[in-house]
Amino acid sequence: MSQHIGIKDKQLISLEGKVLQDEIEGLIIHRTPPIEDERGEVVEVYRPSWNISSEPMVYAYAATIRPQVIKGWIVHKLQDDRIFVNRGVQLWAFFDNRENSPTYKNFMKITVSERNRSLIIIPKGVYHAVKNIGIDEAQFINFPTMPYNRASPDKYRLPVKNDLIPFDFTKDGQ
Ligand SMILES: Cc1cn([C@H]2C[C@H](O)[C@@H](COP(=O)(O)OP(=O)(O)O[C@H]3O[C@@H](C)C(=O)[C@@H](O)[C@H]3O)O2)c(=O)[nH]c1=O
Repeated sequence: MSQHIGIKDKQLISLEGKVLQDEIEGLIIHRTPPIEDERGEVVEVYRPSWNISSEPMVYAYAATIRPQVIKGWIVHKLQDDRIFVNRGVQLWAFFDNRENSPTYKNFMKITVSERNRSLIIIPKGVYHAVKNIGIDEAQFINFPTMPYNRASPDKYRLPVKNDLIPFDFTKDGQ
């Protein structure tokens, strides 16, 4: 047998079929399967009975990302984001920067597309960024827990490459 047999994979998926990676407390990925018929599809975006957010719906906006563009890193101090990934292939990355969190400094990433549309709950204090790794414009709809404050946005940014978050989008999402 050749000496170059490669490195054996470690376990990548839990026995229940969940991707094994660090978790971030309060960050929820709720998959919402489309209901398709010969005319098209319907996908539920938010339902209080999912019990994934106790805050009321107060505001919503849609945002698009052009192919290969990265938005973020962004963190909010006051609002939680509730992001429904609607179109395109999006690589979302998260970093827990809450010193009092049991998952402080944990990093997570997920790829979301129309094959597995999701509502993502991103707690305040968790940095997030998204790269459109598809070839078409991507879209998400955000239902943040507070309306956008035009006079003083609750939005703090770090450059894509920074000393705090150990993730390089140029290596992922090729
Ligand atoms: C979020 C938002 C922005 N704007 C304006 C402000 C600015 O002129 C323009 C673009 O806004 P921003 O630069 O904040 O948007 P952007 O950097 O594209 O932020 C987006 O990135 C992802 C990762 C997020 O987490 C969201 O915050 C989402 O807004 O739209 C509104 O008028 N209302 C809004 O609710």
